[in-house]
Amino acid sequence: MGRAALAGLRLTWQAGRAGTMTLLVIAALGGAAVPVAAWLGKLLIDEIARGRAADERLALALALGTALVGSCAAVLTYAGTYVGARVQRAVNLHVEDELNRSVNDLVGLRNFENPVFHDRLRLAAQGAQSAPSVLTEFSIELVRKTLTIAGFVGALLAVWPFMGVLLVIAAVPAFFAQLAISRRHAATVETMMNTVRRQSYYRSLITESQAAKEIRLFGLGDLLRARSHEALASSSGAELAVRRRNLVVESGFSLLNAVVAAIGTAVVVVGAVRGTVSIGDVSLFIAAVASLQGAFTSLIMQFGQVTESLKLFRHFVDLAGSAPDLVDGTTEAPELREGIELRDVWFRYDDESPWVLQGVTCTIPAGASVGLVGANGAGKSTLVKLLCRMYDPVRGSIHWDGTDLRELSAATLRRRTAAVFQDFMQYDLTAAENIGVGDLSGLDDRRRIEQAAAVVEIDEKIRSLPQGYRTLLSQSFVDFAAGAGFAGVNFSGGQWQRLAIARSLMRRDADFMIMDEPSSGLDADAEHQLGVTLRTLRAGRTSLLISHRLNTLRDADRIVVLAGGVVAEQGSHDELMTAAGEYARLFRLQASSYQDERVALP
Ligand SMILES: Nc1ncnc2c1ncn2[C@@H]1O[C@H](COP(=O)(O)OP(=O)(O)OP(=O)(O)O)[C@@H](O)[C@H]1O
Repeated sequence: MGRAALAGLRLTWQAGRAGTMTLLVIAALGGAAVPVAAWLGKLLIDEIARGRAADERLALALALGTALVGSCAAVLTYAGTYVGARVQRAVNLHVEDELNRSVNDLVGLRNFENPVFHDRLRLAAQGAQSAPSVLTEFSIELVRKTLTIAGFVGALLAVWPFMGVLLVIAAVPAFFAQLAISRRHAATVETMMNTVRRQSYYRSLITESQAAKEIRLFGLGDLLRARSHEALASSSGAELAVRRRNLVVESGFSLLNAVVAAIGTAVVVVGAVRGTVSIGDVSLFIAAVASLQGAFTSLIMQFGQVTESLKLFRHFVDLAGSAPDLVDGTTEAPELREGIELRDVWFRYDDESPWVLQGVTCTIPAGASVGLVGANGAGKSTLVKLLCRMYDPVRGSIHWDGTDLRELSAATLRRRTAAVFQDFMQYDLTAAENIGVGDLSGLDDRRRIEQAAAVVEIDEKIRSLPQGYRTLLSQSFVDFAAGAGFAGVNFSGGQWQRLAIARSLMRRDADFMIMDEPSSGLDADAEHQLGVTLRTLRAGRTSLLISHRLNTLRDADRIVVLAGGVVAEQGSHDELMTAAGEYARLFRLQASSYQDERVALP
């Protein structure tokens, strides 16, 4: 917890140095103001109690002083709240940025495909948002209450010193009980995070457009509503159980405080009746007991909050300082001259999962176009992830011009690669940005973007949009460029696919081009045209094309057939057809479904 506390304080300090200092000063002044006001009050009462012998001007000055100090304390409280909000804002900005940086720094995909990581990420965000402010508030409260306590201890010592012992005795068990409660609460938050995320998922399914069609068609609304309700009831039920225990424990300690305060009051009242204690001392004593009990309770509760937040904040500290999921190489990926070689590559997603690749050995020669064929689940997309170094092979290795991918810096390797993934992204960005993000150096280069769009024949469609290339492609956000209230425009599946291809074409000079099912959503004309375009683009360039439509791979220099986790066959289309193996069977099967006597043979 010490490491997390230090990290939290450092983070607050880095985010808002001036604000934190101001808060501490405000807290010190505010803390001192309370006992000063009480002492002035006591002097005032004692002066009034002197009756006719009282000094009228002194009493007036004391009354004014009490009021002034009291109002200063109130203003300081408001000022503290405002400065606190400023510090909190600075911390939030800093934390959000740090969290995003930590996630961006992950080289591979393993964490993103692991639910435990997503739980931790949410816990880290929660801890990082709350811990720095809770820690700051606690530090401030500590300053404020220490001054308050110091200011009132004198009053207790002067009137009935044993009261101090009673107050401390009552505070010790409250402290440990609060500590236990806080730890339990933090543990509940951790345990429930998966359920909380599930509930968010069900709610997003219900509210967002992506699933709206199926939910209506299949009548899933009530099912999802019930599941969302169940998840929420479960997580909030666990939270409530912790609160119930809190209630019992905190009520018990409030009672104990009341008994202690009653004993103290009884003692000083008896003293006042016997004339050994002045009326001013009685009022000061009662104020001191209330303030000290308030200070102890507040510090104990805040310490509990600190304990809880720090437990969650540990996830943030661990995440920010965690070892990378893949150790990045240091060698810059050179221009590809010889080719990419897979040497006995074995891969599975984790130790419990079955092997996806079981010794794949093949070569993608530089300048050659290679087609990859295989049944659903054969491991084609997995192979693409390994080639982009999103994962490392469990056994075996992949070589870029003879250098193991593990030795290459992933960023430079990826800069030399252009890819259209099977599950490509549809960004809620403008049409130009949807293409331009394919190469950040060309994000503002409209000419390059338009050229890429023209190759996949989406240029004209984009120009016809209300704001042309500046049109927002989204139905979730308002397109402010078009005017308030204008929703963005949505594209059809095939149009989105063309955009994804155009995005990859922003890297026309990349050494290695990967296309994973680039034409699956295209209409017949577009597919034909894309085939022609890809043939031109791939000519003389290193490329890997994955497709279930075998006719699009026909002219590849080499076709690799993946089956059972290994390369089952490889060769040119003619060689594979002559070999009459699996590829030939699949090709004939597909061709037969197109046979029609009205189609003229070439
Ligand atoms: N992130 C993952 N975690 C665990 N298993 C996975 C993951 N991604 C894929 N798999 C499994 O790996 C196997 C290969 O999947 P992959 O997506 O590579 O197949 P594919 O050949 O591209 O299939 P398709 O032709 O259907 O696109 C499948 O059995 C799949 O369930």
